[in-house]
Amino acid sequence: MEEEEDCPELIPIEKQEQPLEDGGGRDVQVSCSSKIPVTIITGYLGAGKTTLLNYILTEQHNKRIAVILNEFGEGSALEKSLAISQGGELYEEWLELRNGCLCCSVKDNGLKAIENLMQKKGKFDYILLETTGLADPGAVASMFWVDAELGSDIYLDGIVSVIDAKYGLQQLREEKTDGLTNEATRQVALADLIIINKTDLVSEEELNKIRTAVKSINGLVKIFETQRSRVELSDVLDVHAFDSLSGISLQKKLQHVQTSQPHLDKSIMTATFEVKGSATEENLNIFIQNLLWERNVTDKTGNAMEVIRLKGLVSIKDKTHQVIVQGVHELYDLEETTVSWKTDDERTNRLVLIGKNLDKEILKQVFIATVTEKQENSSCFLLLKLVQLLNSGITPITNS
Ligand SMILES: Nc1nc2c(ncn2[C@@H]2O[C@H](COP(=O)(O)OP(=O)(O)OP(=O)(O)O)[C@@H](O)[C@H]2O)c(=O)[nH]1
Ligand SMILES: [Zn+2]
Repeated sequence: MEEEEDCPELIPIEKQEQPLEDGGGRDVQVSCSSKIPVTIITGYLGAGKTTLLNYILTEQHNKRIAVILNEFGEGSALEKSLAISQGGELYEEWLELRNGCLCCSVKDNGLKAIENLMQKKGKFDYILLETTGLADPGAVASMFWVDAELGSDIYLDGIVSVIDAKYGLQQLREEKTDGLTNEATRQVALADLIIINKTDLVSEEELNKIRTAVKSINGLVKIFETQRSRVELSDVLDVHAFDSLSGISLQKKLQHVQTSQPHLDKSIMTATFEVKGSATEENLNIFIQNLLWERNVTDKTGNAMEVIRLKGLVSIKDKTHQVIVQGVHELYDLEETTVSWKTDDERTNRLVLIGKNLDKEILKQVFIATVTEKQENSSCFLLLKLVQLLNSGITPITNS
């Protein structure tokens, strides 16, 4: 049998090879109908991710759910277990990823594996992906996002982060020797939803502390408190955290976000600002790229601002509808929503940023300086003319 070097092969587990419940979906080829949502389930080691997965799978009966578990297998190779639930039945398959590292394995091969699986088994209604406790969900999220641009039939619905009520605070406080942000904090920063699990193990006071810490990192996130990860499925599935379907609710949500005080040392926090008026798309791109790519926006002490997550609603000149901005690490995109601006007066830009060294006043000033519509800058125009003249070989006459 020929194998493609870079594509993980799915190997069905013998004992699981019993016929699927009828319904005839098995041999259905992937059709190009609606896209399949992916929910990323992240959270520190032992927080209750698998418990959440199992809970969803047993609760859920009308969806065909594919589950991908990222776990470290024997040796350095990473193994991924994949189970499909149909009518409550669990099917498991293993896909082995050969090159060890989670991020690049997932990036290079994960999607291919999912697509292969869909071709074999027909389309799923939903994909749940549990990352390892030490993963940076941003890398996993990016993969679906990038692919969405390539027109894949999968889209990122949301990132759920499970936190251990008892050990969560300690995990958030853990200092890394290299001075980088610890994994637990990154997982909170990137989450759309947080589940503080194992509330049975803590007092109300302890619960308050972890809740406050979470909010100080991520002012946008919705928090649920659970035992055995039991949440309303409608709260965690089909939340549309990344697309314009969340446009209306996002507007309301953004309005209530406040700039937080960094809670745990000088760690990650949420900053938000609003600037009235419209932006030109080109300048908005420059602003975002300076922040995410060039990293040349600094705080008062000269430290570069580091943005992990970015969400916003902006008004772009010549666009009648509100535009949603989404960013995860270096990736970002702009998408027009179905909500239109009613009057010019109403036009405004509101951004929420989660990251390090953020200063909302500086961000706001930089935004005003680079993004908002300005009159034609006459000195710039003159300079440009001068350059053109010089380039064309004509020496301009000067007075001195
Ligand atoms: N007391 C208590 N224990 C829980 C609760 N939820 C899960 N557990 C237990 O916590 C342990 C870890 O749960 P998992 O769901 O495996 O956690 P996980 O995040 O998937 O763990 P890893 O994949 O190893 O990172 C298990 O022994 C669960 O039974 C809860 O609400 N209360
Ligand atoms: Zn697990």
